[in-house]
Amino acid sequence: MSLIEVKDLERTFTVRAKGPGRRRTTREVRAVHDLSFAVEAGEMVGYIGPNGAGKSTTIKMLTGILVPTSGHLRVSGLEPSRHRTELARRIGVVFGQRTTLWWDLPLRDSFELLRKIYRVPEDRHRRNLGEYLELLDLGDLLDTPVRQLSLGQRMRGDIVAALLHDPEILYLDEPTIGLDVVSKGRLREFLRTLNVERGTTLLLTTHDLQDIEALCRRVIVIDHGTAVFDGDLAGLHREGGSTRTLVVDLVDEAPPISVPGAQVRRIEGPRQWLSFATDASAAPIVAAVAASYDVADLSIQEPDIEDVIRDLYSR
Ligand SMILES: Nc1ncnc2c1ncn2[C@@H]1O[C@H](COP(=O)(O)OP(=O)(O)OP(=O)(O)O)[C@@H](O)[C@H]1O
Repeated sequence: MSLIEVKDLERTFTVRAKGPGRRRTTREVRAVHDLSFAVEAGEMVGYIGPNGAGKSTTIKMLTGILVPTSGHLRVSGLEPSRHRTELARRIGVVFGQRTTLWWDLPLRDSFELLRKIYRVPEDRHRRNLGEYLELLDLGDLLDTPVRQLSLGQRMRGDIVAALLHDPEILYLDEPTIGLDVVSKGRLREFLRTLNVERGTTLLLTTHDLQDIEALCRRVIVIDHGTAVFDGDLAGLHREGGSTRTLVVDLVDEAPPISVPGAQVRRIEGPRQWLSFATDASAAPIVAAVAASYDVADLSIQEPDIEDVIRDLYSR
């Protein structure tokens, strides 16, 4: 049994629309369609897709907020919409765009309320709180009301709140949205530690592909409600036909470089751009170029994941 099992999942919404004249009609929106995937305990999975692809609808079904129209769905062996309370003890949810903390209360009181709601024994609560406050550098802010926290501080507070009851799974919806580069880095580091040290399973939706590159070994790409890719980042690059680039600065301008395994894509004065397969080694290509040409400098550009994803979305 997988920790998360999704099979042939469907969710449609009936939307009222104005018909011709004053007539009211209805229209079916298929938010999630024929969706299947499984997530094992301890995985860190990026769940990505363009706006309106069905990501939030999926997360809402996984947390039990929304009932699927049809299909099979189990989280931690439970049917989410039927066992919402029981499931709530095993999952944590963090939304980048809204807080689950009490706006006017100091962080300390929010955490205490959550302890009572989830019935976490006091010693476990104290241990978890101490550890997370230190890891997320929040100790000095415990008595600050949430409304006075910066976005980055509030986000870290939300993450602590989602973890105090030791969930097996943490769903994160755009966790780094609006954060500066340092805060993003710190948050990613924390999530990696959480996954490695506690084995917490992470399912992350984000439009920031650097989150994915920094955190996720596996990516599920969803479009029009269905998975169009499920695999690792290297596979995603292969699927998108992406290439790596060797940038060669020659001492003098020259005709296009000719070496096995690489093709010249662009020439500007003495600089030439050669592309080669993502899964090929750069070493023999670099050696062949250096052996036959007068080279001033060399560098390698990795494929841009944004290009790969854009290509997948537009198919
Ligand atoms: N309650 C609802 N009633 C009607 N249609 C809905 C409802 N919720 C979502 N939809 C529709 O379902 C589709 C999927 O929406 P969803 O919010 O799951 O996408 P998303 O991938 O999370 O998008 P975004 O990246 O913009 O958050 C969209 O066409 C949306 O308009």
